Amino acid sequence: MRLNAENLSAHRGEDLIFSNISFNLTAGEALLLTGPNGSGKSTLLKVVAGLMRPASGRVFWQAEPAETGLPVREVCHYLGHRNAMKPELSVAENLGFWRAFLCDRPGGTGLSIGEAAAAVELEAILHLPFGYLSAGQQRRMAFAKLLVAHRPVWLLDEPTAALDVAAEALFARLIRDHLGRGGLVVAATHQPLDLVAAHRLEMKGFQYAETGEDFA
Ligand SMILES: Nc1ncnc2c1ncn2[C@@H]1O[C@H](COP(=O)(O)OP(=O)(O)OP(=O)(O)O)[C@@H](O)[C@H]1O
Repeated sequence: MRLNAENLSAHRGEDLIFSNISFNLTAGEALLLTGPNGSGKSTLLKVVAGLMRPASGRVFWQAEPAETGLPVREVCHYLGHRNAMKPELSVAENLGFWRAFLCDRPGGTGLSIGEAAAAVELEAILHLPFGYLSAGQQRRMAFAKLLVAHRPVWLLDEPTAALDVAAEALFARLIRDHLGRGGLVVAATHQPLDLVAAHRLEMKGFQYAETGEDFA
């Protein structure tokens, strides 16, 4: 399995946000996007997820023959700043929707709704409307969405925003578990996420971005 990005550049309105970004990730590898506010981390994740068209370059996925050539959006989970849950539906209904909507990709099996909620240590509040949950609880449940359907690629935008220290550690463990099963992760984050071996890409903002020393 391989996620390739070649010479990506992207505009927002008239502004060039970044150019010439390339990376290759294989099974079990993570790429951490760092950089100041507004430097283009979310934009890059949206381009990789297929939510925004790059101004140039391409992103593609290579895997088993049947999967090669699939757009990345078909093989990824995208966790954006927003949690993508309906506040008036219960947590169980929200997770049930995503489980039925996404379905598993070959190579793995999603958890049941109860198992996913237990994995983020919130199984006792599945019945509550999502809108009643605290900001940190909402973020944890949004993360549980990644567990109910198998996707080899996780694209995470500030996954630990609004989380307490214990939940940060929990997310880091779930991300490590995903990598340990051969998954791939691209995460924009201001926290180190405790991923020692992760590649790093430092976004610099307008006009350019450059790779860290440990990633070529
Ligand atoms: N719809 C838009 N139209 C014009 N400019 C935009 C739009 N959305 C974002 N931008 C600009 O694009 C730049 C990159 O934004 P982006 O959200 O990718 O940064 P980021 O590195 O993720 O920031 P943060 O750390 O604050 O989340 C910013 O200067 C932002 O103001």
